Amino acid sequence: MEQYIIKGGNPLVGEVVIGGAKNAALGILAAAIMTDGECLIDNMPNVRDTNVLLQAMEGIGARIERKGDNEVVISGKDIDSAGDLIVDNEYIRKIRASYYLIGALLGKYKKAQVVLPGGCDIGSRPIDQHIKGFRALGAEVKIEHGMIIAQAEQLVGSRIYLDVVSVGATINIMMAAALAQGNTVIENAAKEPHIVDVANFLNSMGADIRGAGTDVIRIKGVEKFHDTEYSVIPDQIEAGTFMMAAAATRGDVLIKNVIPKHLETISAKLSEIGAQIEESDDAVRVVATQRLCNTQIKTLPYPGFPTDMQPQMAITLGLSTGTSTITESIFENRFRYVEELRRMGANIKMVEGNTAIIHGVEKYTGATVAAPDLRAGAALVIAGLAAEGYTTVTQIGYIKRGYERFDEKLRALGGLIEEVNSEKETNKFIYKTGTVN
Ligand SMILES: CC(=O)N[C@H]1[C@@H](OP(=O)(O)OP(=O)(O)OC[C@H]2O[C@@H](n3ccc(=O)[nH]c3=O)[C@H](O)[C@@H]2O)O[C@H](CO)[C@@H](O)[C@@H]1O
Ligand SMILES: C=C(OP(=O)(O)O)C(=O)O
Repeated sequence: MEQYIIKGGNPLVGEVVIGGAKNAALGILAAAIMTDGECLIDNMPNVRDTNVLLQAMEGIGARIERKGDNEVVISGKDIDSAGDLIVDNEYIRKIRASYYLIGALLGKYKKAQVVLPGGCDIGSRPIDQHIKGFRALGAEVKIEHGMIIAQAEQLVGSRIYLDVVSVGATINIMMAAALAQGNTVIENAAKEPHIVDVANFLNSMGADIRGAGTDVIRIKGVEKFHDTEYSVIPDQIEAGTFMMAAAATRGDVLIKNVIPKHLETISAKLSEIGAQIEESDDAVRVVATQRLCNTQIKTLPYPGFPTDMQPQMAITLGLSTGTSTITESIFENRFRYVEELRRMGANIKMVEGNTAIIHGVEKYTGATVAAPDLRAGAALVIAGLAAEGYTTVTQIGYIKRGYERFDEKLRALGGLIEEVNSEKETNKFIYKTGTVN
C-alpha cells in the first residue's frame, strides 16, 4: 500500500519550482490529437492523470513520443478513423479528463465513444452541459452501457449558454467548435487560467478562438489544424498548495515558476490572515513566522477562491487563531477530509452540509489518516508536516494523480516525509528522524 510517513514540526524553508498545470495539460494533450501534424508539448506535468490520458490516446492509435520527463510529441495522424474510436480501459475510467477526448474526437472525426468520466469523488459531477453543447453543434449524443456515444454528419457553429459555469464543458465545447462549420459563441463560459491555456494551444494549431478568460468565448470554425510547439502554464493549484504548506508550517518559501496573477485570491487570503506575501514577475514568497488569524472563505469559479484549494486552506485555518468559516459552493462532497483532520486534533464543525466552522487549535498531533481525494490528500500531508509527531497518510495514489514528485519537493524544503511501502521502511524512517518529541 502506497503511503507517506511524515515527522511534523519543521517549518518549510527554501525554494520550490512549480510544474505545468495538470488541468491545462489534460485539455491540451487531448486537443493535440486534433491535428495530423506534430505537437511538441513542453512543461507537461508527469503525473498519473496525464500518463493515463496519454496511454488512452495511444490506445486509439495516436503516436506519443516522450522526450524526458516533461516533454512529449503527439501526432494524431495514425488514429484509426475508420473504426468506432472507442476509449475505455480500467485506468481511464478513473480520471475526469477522459471527457476531453469526446470534444477532440468529435471535432476532428465527428464521432467518439468514451467511457463516462471518473475523477475525484467530490460531488455528483454531471456532464449535462457538455452534452448540451455537443447537441447544439449538431451531434447526436447518447449514453449506453456506461459509454458516451457522440456522432454527427457535420458540426455547425451555434450559440450556447451554459446553465452552470463549467470548466470541463467550456473546454470540451471549445475544442469541438474549433473544427465546426461557422461561428460558435459560448456564453457564461468558465474563465479559469486553464481555459485560456487550452484556447491558446488550439490557436497555436490554427484555431480562431477569442475571448477565452472572459465569460463569452467566440470561435470561428476552421477546416484543419497544423503542427505546433507549446509550453503548458504553471500549475496554479500546485503553487497554491506550496503557499499553504509554507503558511501552515510557519515557514518561508519562495515559490518559483508561477503566474502571480493566477494566485491573486490565494495571496489575498493569506495576506488577510497575516502571512507576508512578496510577488515578483514569476515567483511568490510566503513568509509566516507567527500564528495566523481567522477569515471567511467561499469557493467560487475563477477569479473566486478555487475549490481545488479549499482543503489546503482549511488546514491552515485550523491552526490559526479565532474562528473561520469555509463555504464550498462548487462540489457538495469536498469535506471528506474533515473526519480525518479531527483525528489530528482539529476542531471543525460542519453546518448545512457545505460550511465548515473551524475553531483554530494551537497544534495538530500526528495520526494515521487516509487521503479521500487529490487535494484533500495534499492538505493532509501539509497537516502532517505542521503536526507534532508522526503522521501516516494512506491512499496517496490520489495525490500522485496531480502532484509531481510531491514528497521530493517537500523534502528539499526541509520537510521530513518519505513514501514507505512496508513496516520495515516505516521503522527505518522513524529511526532516521528520531522519536516523537
Ligand atoms: C480535470 C479538471 O480540470 N478538473 C477540474 C474541473 O472539473 P470539472 O470540469 O468536472 O468541473 P466543472 O467546472 O465542470 O464543475 C463545476 C460545477 O458545475 C457542475 N456541472 C458541471 C458540468 C455539467 O455538465 N453540469 C454541471 O452541473 C458540477 O457538478 C460542479 O458543481 O473544474 C473543477 C472546478 O474548478 C475543478 O475542481 C477540477 O479540478
Ligand atoms: C478534482 C480534481 O481533479 P479531477 O477533476 O480530475 O477529479 C482536482 O484537480 O482537484
